[in-house]
Amino acid sequence: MQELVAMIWQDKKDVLLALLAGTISGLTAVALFAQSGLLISKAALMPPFYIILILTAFLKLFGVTKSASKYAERYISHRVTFKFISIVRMNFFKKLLPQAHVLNNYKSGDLLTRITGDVEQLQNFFLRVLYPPFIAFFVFIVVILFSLFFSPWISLLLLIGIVLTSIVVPYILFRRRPYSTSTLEKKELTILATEYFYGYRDLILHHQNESKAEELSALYKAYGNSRRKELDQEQTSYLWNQLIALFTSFSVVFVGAYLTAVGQLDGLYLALIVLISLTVFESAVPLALVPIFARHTKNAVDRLEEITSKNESDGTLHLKGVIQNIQLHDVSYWYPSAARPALEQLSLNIQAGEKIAIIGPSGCGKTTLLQLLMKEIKRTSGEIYVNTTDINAISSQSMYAHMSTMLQHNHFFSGTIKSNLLMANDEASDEAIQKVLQKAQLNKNLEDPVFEKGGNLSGGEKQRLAFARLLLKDSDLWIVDEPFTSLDVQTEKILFNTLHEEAANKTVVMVTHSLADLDRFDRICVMLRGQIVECGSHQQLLAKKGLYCEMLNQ
Ligand SMILES: Nc1ncnc2c1ncn2[C@@H]1O[C@H](COP(=O)(O)OP(=O)(O)OP(=O)(O)O)[C@@H](O)[C@H]1O
Repeated sequence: MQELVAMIWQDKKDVLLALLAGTISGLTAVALFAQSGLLISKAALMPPFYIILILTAFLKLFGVTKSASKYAERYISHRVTFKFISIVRMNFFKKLLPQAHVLNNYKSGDLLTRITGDVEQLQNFFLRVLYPPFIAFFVFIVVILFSLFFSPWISLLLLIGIVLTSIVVPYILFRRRPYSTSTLEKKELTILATEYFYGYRDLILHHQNESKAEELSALYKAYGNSRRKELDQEQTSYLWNQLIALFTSFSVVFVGAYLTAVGQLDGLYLALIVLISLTVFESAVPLALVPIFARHTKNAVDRLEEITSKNESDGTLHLKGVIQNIQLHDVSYWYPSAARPALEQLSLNIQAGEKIAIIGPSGCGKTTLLQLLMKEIKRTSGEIYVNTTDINAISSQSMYAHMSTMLQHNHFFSGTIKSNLLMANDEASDEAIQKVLQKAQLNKNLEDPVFEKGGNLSGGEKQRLAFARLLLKDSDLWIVDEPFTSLDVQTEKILFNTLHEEAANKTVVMVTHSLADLDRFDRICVMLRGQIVECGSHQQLLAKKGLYCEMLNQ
């Protein structure tokens, strides 16, 4: 919450202006009605015409000031809110991006609710949590001091009414009625709805769509009920506020009339005082919802912090020159909440220009090893050096600038073939792009459309587009994870050839399940249960007659 206040305070000029405009608007609303009361009372006494004229002029003045200050208040306070929400978004995404891999641990529906709904929820923080109490406080102080001129009893009555409407009602209601669980239900609903739509085809194929739809509809009903309860609570709070305001005004009339009767108050001011008490509580109305919005804000902040608190600080050093070597010593990695390590005391030395193949049974930790090299995850223990510098001290951006990657699942954005390739090198000419498309055996035009996630491309086309992207980036370190698994044998062979030709001067670390042509690699590392159990050239491993031979013979 303190962080949010600091973000709002970055725009302090507008914040102070909004508070000033809000206070003027609240006070002139009270003054407008008070002046009307005075005018009515004075007019009944038939004063000279110029008195009526002056009072009417003041009435006009208050009316115009009220409208102008109200407009200014709305305009400036919304401007503060929009700036604030853009700062919140920027900060949130800044914290989120360096740990994009952590997002895999969240369900996509939940993530969507947090990124959109929770961030949006924070827009109420200034308008409905911070701002109304300040305005109400200033208006109440002035009105109570002003009413002291007429009678301390009237001031006391107003003070009691204000304390009841602004503190007792909202906070007693807030404490007595626990909040319903609509936020949690909304989260569950979004998760289930997203999964339902993503997995609709599989649900139909497995005859599960009806039961899932029923589950969805039950959750929807529960969410609707909770929201209804929350709205009821808001309305009850409003109602109590209005009742107390009316009761206070009624008491003011009663006490005012009594004081007038006993000669302690000039009857001329009775209407003025009653109208003041009727209007001053307008500033108390938004206070009824302050605890509710404060609670929503806190929930949203907690949920956003849950993601961003996992953020680990990135290194700051920049890699100079090419990557000469990468050394891993006794590196272990545990995924959060995993029962066993994905990598266990693994050591490997990668020299510039080497071509290394990583093979091993599914789940033995090959992809995890690549993720460590890409700085997508941080080792749990052990040491990793890049050119003698600890990888943790090097900035991720600097590491990415030195590597071209082709992973098992590559993302493509909605756009064109060209726009998806320019991501790798935004200065590439059309000729260069056409060349890499040819090398990748992808028969597509530059302006051919690509749907989100490459929805209009076959599995093999996606792999070839990813390969073209790798070739276009052309960095010194290539990290490749099972590159051509979706292609026919013929094309796979051609593309492996191209890869070896193009990577002649590069360092290549490739995970592969294909055991053909492994003799083209300088070294083959065989992994088993998170460890490298054999590592050497094809000939060396054949001579060893170990696991590698077993795998080849299977
Ligand atoms: N996000 C994750 N959270 C928890 N455990 C994970 C996560 N990702 C992978 N694992 C586990 O870590 C181990 C190593 O996974 P990894 O993906 O590195 O294996 P792999 O050798 O690349 O497998 P494959 O050949 O099937 O792609 C596996 O047991 C896997 O279940």
